[in-house]
Amino acid sequence: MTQTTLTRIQHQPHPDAGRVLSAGALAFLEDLHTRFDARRLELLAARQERQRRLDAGELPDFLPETAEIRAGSWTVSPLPADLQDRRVEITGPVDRKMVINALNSGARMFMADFEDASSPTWGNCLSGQVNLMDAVRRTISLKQGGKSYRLNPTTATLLVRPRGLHLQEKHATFQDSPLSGSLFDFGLYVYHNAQERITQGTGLYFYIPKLESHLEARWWNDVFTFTEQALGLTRGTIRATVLIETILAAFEMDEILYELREHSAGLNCGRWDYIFSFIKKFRTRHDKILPDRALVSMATPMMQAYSRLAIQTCHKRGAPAIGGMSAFIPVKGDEAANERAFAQVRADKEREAENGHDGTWVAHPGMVALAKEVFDRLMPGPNQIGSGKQADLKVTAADLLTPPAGPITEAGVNTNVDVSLQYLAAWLDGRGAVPIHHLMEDAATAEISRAQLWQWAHHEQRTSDHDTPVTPEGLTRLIDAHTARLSAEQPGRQPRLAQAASLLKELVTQDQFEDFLTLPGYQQLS
Ligand SMILES: CC(=O)SCCNC(=O)CCNC(=O)[C@H](O)C(C)(C)COP(=O)(O)OP(=O)(O)OC[C@H]1O[C@@H](n2cnc3c(N)ncnc32)[C@H](O)[C@@H]1OP(=O)(O)O
Ligand SMILES: O=CC(=O)O
Ligand SMILES: [Mg+2]
Repeated sequence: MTQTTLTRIQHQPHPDAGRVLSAGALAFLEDLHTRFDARRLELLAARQERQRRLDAGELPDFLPETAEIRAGSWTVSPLPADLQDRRVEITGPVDRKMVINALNSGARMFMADFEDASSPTWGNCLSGQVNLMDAVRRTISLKQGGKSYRLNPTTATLLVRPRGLHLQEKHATFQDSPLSGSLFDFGLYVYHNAQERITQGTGLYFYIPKLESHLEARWWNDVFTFTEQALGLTRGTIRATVLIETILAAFEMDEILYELREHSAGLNCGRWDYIFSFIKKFRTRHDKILPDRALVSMATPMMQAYSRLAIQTCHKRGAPAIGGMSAFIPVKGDEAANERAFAQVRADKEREAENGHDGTWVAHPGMVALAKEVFDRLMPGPNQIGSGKQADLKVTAADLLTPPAGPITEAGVNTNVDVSLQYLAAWLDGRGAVPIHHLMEDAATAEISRAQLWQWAHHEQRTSDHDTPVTPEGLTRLIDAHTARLSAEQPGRQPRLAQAASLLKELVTQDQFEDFLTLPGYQQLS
C-alpha cells in the first residue's frame, strides 16, 4: 500500500495511480468517505432488515408515510439543454477503445459504465478514470489492431455510472476500511472533470444504479450537494438519472425523484437488474417463481406495468423516462440470425417509444441507427414529457408483483448454467460485458441466470419438458458437465472455468441466497 502525505487514504500501486490518485483527489475522497460512508453502511443494514421482513411474508406497497409527496404537484428542476433529447443512449464499459467508439457511435448519449458492464479490477477502475479524463478533454486516442482511434468532431454527451452502494473498493482504504465503490468512482470523475465540464458549458451527469429506497436517493442527493459546495459548483450542475431496477424502488419512484429534484435527470427502466431483484427479494416465496429467463420479457404484464408507471411518474414531474436494454446484438456471419436480432431490438424500441419513453439504451454501435430511426419516427419532439401518454394509467401493487406464468425447461436450466459459467469466467478475467450466444451479457443478466438456478432448486421445481427435478446435486453435475465441455472448446481456459464453476456451485447450491454474485466474486478479483 502507498500512503500519501496529505490524506490518510492508502492504496495499492498502479501505473495510472499517479495521475488519478493525486493528493487533491485523495483528499476529496477522504472527505466523501468521512462524511458519507457511515450512512452508506446504515443504508445497507436497512436493506438487510427489509429483507428479513420480506422473508417473513411482508409484501412491498406504496408507502403511506409519503402519500403527500405522491399527491403533491411539484416537478424536478428544468433539464439542461444537453439532457432534453436523449433518444438513443449507448452504454459500455470504460475500456479505452469502447469509450472512443461509443462517443463516436452517433448516439446522443453515452453512459460510461463502472457498474454492470465493468469488472471492478483495480486496473479497470483506474484506467477507466484516465479514459474519461482524456475523453472529457478530447485528447483520447488509441492505436490497436492496425486501427487508429480518436474522437469525431461531434460526439455523444457523457454520463457516468458509478458502482452500486453494496460494492467496496478494497484497493483503497481509510484507517483499514475499504472505500465505497460508489464514492470512489463518483468522486474521482467529478473531482477531475468538474472544471473542464463547466468551461465546456455542460454539467456532470450520472446514472445511479440499484437503489432500493428513496432514503438511498436522499444519500446521493446529499453527496451531490456537498460535492457542489466543496468544488464551488452551482447547485444542479450535477444531474443524475436513477435506474429503477429493483422491485422495491418501483414503489418509490415519486419519492426518489422528489429527493433528487434539484439534481434529477429522470429515471431509467433497468429491466435486467429489476428481474434479478424480483427473484432476490422474494427468495422465500413459492408464489414468485419466474419461468425461463427468455420468457420474462418487457411484453409481459408485470414488466409493462413497471415501465408504464415509470413513464407516468416521470412525466408528471417534468422528468424524462428512459427505456432499457435489449440484449440482442448484431450477429456476424449469419444473415438470418442477424435479421432476427434486429427485429427483436426494433420491436422492443417501438414498444418503448409508443408507450412514451423519452429515449432508450443500446448495447452496440450497430444498433444505434435502428433505435434512432424508431424514436425519430415515433417521437417527433425532443422527448415525450408533455405527451400525456400513460397519464390515465392505474398501476396497483398486484400489477407489479404478479409474475408472468410460463415453463421452466431443460433448455432454460442449461442456458442459465452455461451463461453463468462463461460470464463468471470473463468477469474474473476482468471483462464485465461479453457476447454469449449473440446476446449481450453483463453482471445484471448473469445475476438472473444464477439466481434462477438457486430459486428453482430451493423451491424444488421440475422441468416441464422432461420432468427433471432441479436439485443442488443435479446442478452440481450440470455445472461439471458444462465446465468440461467449455474447457474442451476453449483450450487454455480450464483453470479460469474451474474457478468460475466453483463460485457458481457455491452460489446456486448454498442454503442462503447471496445478495450479489459480485460480492464473493470480488474477493477473488485482483
Ligand atoms: C443490464 C445493463 O446494465 S445494460 C448496460 C451495461 N452493459 C453494457 O453496456 C454492454 C455494452 N456492450 C458491450 O460491451 C459489447 O457490445 C459486447 C461485449 C456485448 C460485444 O462486444 P464485441 O464482442 O466487441 O462486439 P463486436 O465485435 O461486434 O464489436 C464491433 C465493434 O463495435 C465496438 N463496440 C461494441 N459494443 C460497443 C459499445 N457498447 N460501445 C462502444 N463500442 C462498442 C467494438 O469495440 C468493436 O470495435 P472495433 O471494430 O473498433 O474493434
Ligand atoms: O442496468 C440496467 C439493467 O437492466 O440492469
Ligand atoms: Mg443494472
